Amino acid sequence: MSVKRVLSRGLELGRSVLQLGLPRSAGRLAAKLRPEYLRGGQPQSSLPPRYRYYRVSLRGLAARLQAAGLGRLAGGSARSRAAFLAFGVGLGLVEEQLEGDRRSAAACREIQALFSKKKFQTFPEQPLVSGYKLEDYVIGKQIGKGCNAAVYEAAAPAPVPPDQWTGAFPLAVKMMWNIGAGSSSETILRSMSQELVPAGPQAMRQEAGALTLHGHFGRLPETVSHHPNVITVHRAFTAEVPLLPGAEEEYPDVLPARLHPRGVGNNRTLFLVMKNYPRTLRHHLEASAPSRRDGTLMLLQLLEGVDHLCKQGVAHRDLKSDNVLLELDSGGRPRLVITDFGCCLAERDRGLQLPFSSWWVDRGGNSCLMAPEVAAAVPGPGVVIDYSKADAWAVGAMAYELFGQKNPFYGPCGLEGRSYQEKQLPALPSNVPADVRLVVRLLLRRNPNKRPSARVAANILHLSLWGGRALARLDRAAAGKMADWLLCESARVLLKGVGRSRALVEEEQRRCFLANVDLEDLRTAAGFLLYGRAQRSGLSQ
Ligand SMILES: Nc1ncnc2c1ncn2[C@@H]1O[C@H](COP(=O)(O)OP(=O)(O)OP(=O)(O)O)[C@@H](O)[C@H]1O
Repeated sequence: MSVKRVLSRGLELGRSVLQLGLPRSAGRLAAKLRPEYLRGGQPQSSLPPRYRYYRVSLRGLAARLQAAGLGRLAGGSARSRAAFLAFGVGLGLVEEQLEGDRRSAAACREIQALFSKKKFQTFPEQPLVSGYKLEDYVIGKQIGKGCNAAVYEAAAPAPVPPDQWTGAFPLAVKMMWNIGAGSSSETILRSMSQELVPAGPQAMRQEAGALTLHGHFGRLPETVSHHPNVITVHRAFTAEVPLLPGAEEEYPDVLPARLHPRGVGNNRTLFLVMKNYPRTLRHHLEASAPSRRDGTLMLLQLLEGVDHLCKQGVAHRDLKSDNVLLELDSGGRPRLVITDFGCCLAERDRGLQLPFSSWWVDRGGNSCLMAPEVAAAVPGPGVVIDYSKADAWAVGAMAYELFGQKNPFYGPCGLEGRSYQEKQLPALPSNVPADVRLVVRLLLRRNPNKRPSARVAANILHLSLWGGRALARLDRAAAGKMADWLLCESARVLLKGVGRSRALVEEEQRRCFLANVDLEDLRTAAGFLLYGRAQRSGLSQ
């Protein structure tokens, strides 16, 4: 297929998307691109860079859709679209089902491939070029403290003496407290390797004479790829423990003896450098109750983050509002990142299965938010705990906090993950969207086999948030609309999000959805949504 034809299809697709409510900027884009295409030339150098990107992206999208047998979408009749694009969604398509399934699954794969290829923008915008030693940073005041570390604001300045630094502190340095891990880099890294799970590809440098990972450390720690809802550790290195502001007053016991007579800490420890976020989710929720839209978006982001971890074989096991950091996007919507991987399960060989042979085996951090299958497990020979849905359960419990309620699993009279009954769960307020209440109820199912995965739960929210009129009637007649909608979402996300220095939270989430779109998961999500809506309409009759 010629480039011209592909571009033509791309533009047609773009126009059909315009009819479905793309902003004026996309109209201007189409107008810019059209004459260019007609001239049949390469992108003009006068074309603004973001338009050039659009052109390329649309061409890529059109080519991929064509490859998936979806090229007729833009120009075809409604009937042929339905035949090509029947996504099924549990709608009882019979003779077309198998063929439709095959094509639909292929289409999902194509969309997924397209969106997972274009990586999310990573922080920092100006990548750190050095920063592998403590002296590269100016350390400011303490911004947080947990049971295992103190966290300080920091900057990686141009060569200015630290005491003359007057700039901002865009980074956060987490100094681990090292009590039993010895003072060699190798043992420190081995005993704190979970902290390295969110380390980016450049986080650790292999240098002669300095910290080596590929050499004596042996096994590389399991790391996860970048995701907008998971913290990225930009640098990780070991260094001698310094006397930082507040150390003597706040954590004297964990300092090395050379710094404090009471200290029992080791001389050297692990430092992690991250972006400095303005607050934790807990602080944010204490300051104000989020709107229902923000609450829903936050729930969605936690599920997207957890799904990403799950797919990479990691269970966080310590989810709580203190371990989620928050910033606002340029539109004022909260963006969340999951942080603090100190309790996570990240075993290359075993995935999310943990042999639970004795009470000595560590089941994770936050005992209040331990899923039933973890909390109620009894150790013994051959016993294995499956963590694949444990974090999703914890997100279900946190959802109460996102909507201004007390977490039902907290406090002396709170429910216990080990023993609660589903009917004991308090109802979320009626102003919480009904589909969200459904998701929370499903996430808190005791039986993990009946609980949706984080992916499916996120998909329910995506369908509910962005599905709009196309999904208002999830019946047979809507099958084509569903498919059209997925493709239009693809074009819409391509057109809308690009060109900004950083996408808005909603755009990021839509991109996450498309980067993970899978027929089976989508069907399951739609099934749950149908079930919930049918139940509600049954109740209201
Ligand atoms: N990147 C960051 N930006 C801003 N503040 C941060 C950052 N990382 C951590 N903090 C702050 O520091 C606190 C402690 O960090 P963290 O939870 O990672 O430490 P910890 O000792 O491992 O915690 P825990 O007690 O849960 O094991 C956080 O609750 C938060 O207030």
